[in-house]
Amino acid sequence: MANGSLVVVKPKTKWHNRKMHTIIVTAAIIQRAEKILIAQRKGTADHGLKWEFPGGKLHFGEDPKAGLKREIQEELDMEIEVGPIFEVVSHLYGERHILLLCYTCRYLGSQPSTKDCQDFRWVTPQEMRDFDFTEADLPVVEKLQAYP
Ligand SMILES: Nc1nc2c([nH]c(=O)n2[C@H]2C[C@H](O)[C@@H](COP(=O)(O)OP(=O)(O)OP(=O)(O)O)O2)c(=O)[nH]1
Repeated sequence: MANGSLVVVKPKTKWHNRKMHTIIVTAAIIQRAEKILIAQRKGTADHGLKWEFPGGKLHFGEDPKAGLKREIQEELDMEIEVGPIFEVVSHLYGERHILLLCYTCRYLGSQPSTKDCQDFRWVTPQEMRDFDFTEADLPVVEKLQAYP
């Protein structure tokens, strides 16, 4: 503002480009004995048929842990208890910025089903190398494999 006139501040950096925005995604690391539950994305989804940690996009204003419980119900028809954060990954897919919040989750005993995913498997971290994961998940897979 100068001399009572309105100063319009024009975006100077690419961060203000309307096409570029951040999507917050929550994902569950659900452990049962030595194995972790991974899910395969549907062929029609973006990153179709890639493997991932089950979860999905956080809704506006939603609590991340509540959002993750909702996503696991929608995707696998399964109840979990969401625990502490395991890893946060910031990843760019071209102009899409994903902030991936991976939570350690407790398996409560119900069997998962392929409600909104192609497939699922219980695998050890070492077995994860045989699956084609989304790029954003690679640091998470590495961190899991580094555990003794
Ligand atoms: N759930 C999940 N999404 C991941 C992972 N890694 C990764 O890059 N993503 C990406 C893929 C998608 O672009 C995005 C999640 O979107 P989504 O399609 O699963 O979310 P959603 O279930 O809410 O989908 P929708 O309602 O928009 O159909 O995050 C991961 O480990 N888990």
